[in-house]
Amino acid sequence: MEQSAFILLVEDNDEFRQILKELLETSGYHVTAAPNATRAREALDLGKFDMCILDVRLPDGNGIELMREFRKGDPDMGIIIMTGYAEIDTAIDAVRLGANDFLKKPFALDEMLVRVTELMKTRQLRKDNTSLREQVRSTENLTGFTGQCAAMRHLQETVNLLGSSDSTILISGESGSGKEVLAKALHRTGSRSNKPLVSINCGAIPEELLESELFGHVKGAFTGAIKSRPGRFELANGGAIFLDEIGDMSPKLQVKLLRVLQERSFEPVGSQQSIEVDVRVIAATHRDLEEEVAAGRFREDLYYRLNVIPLHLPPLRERGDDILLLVNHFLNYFNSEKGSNITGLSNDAKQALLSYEWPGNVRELRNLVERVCTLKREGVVETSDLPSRMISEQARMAQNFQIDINEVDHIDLKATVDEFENHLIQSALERFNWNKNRAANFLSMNRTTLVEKIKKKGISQPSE
Ligand SMILES: Nc1ncnc2c1ncn2[C@@H]1O[C@H](COP(=O)(O)OP(=O)(O)OP(=O)(O)O)[C@@H](O)[C@H]1O
Repeated sequence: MEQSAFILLVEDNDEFRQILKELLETSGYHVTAAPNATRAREALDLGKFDMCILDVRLPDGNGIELMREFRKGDPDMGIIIMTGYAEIDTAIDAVRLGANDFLKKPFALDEMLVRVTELMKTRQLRKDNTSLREQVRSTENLTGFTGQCAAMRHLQETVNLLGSSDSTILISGESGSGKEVLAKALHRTGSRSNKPLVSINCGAIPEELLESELFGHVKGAFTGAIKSRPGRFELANGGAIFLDEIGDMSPKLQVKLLRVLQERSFEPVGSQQSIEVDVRVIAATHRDLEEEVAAGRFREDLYYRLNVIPLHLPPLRERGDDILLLVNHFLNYFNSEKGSNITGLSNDAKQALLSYEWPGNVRELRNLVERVCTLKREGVVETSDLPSRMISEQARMAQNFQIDINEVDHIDLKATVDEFENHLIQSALERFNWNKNRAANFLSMNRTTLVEKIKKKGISQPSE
């Protein structure tokens, strides 16, 4: 089976899209998922796909139309159409118009895997692995590794240098700094890229459950274990496993993991029988593992086994202008996803973002851009569009409009007064915990006028 194949999955239902994506990825396919026609076109502009699995009803278009468009651009791409139960005629039409196969919803997940595998086999898709790697890199821009500062360039070079190496990697970096993105980049350039990268967050799962998630269990191993189930290590066999938040792993599981690293074998929960696996380990942590070792919370032998090649992701606040680069990257992405038209940032907003601490790192920045695209929809991002925690003391002073009349050539009175008004409304809302009645009282206006202004100005409550 050709498992290094690239699949574009177009489905608007978030939950269903995620389930299908995970299923295909666990089976070794590289999947780019798009919630609508616009994102699907964007993905196709960035790279070539072996196959497209396409829902007929999309929020911004029709899957059949999209299929015809894709076919024109790439006659070799395999296409499977997903249709609703009542749309059998549509499915037949789709095949007549060029789809290779169709799936009638609801369908069993196994059924989809069988169809995908069969289609891959019959079409003998994806012959040239070299060009394939290049395509991964170009599609990577959708979710990928954006950064130009010295530290990020150095990391990118290291990833390239590591090339097809199989070594164990330990990634450190604060939460949200991109450890998983880096792990995926390492996997894609590694020699196992045609096999799955299975991820698990060791900090998010209670110990007993984590043991069974990692190593699997046999039937009857514990209450509720009604049948045997393989663990992530077994699923990752031949490929790699990404162990996120490894510093949170309990001492008991640290011992079991050490054994996998040393002997490449383990026993599923409730079993005496060892299973041998060949899995590359990429681990990550936001903790200082040396400190954890010194404090006796992390095994020293395991630390040395993991720390074969240490890679560190600097926090976002130390990446200088990369902050603005990432803003642009996410603006492109979310403008296209949400149909908004945010064109950039005012100088003050740029300054505010450059001097902000970013405790949530790239994830926090991504969330901010998503929120602005959702709520503001168009125009330039001003400081009044930013959550108050992001506005530095300096920007706050500027916002207080302490303008030195002798220092400026001219003043755009309307724009300045508008900004002052934005600032006063936002501050009043914050002071009264977004209680509009009290804020309106304070500003000596009626509530309806305040609500209208909030809407018109696109002022929004920051999410914590
Ligand atoms: N260099 C980058 N370029 C583009 N997007 C990035 C980059 N780094 C991180 N992101 C995005 O930021 C978000 C957080 O990244 P990721 O999950 O990799 O962080 P993490 O360090 O693994 O976080 P945690 O420790 O909380 O698991 C993701 O949406 C990811 O796509």
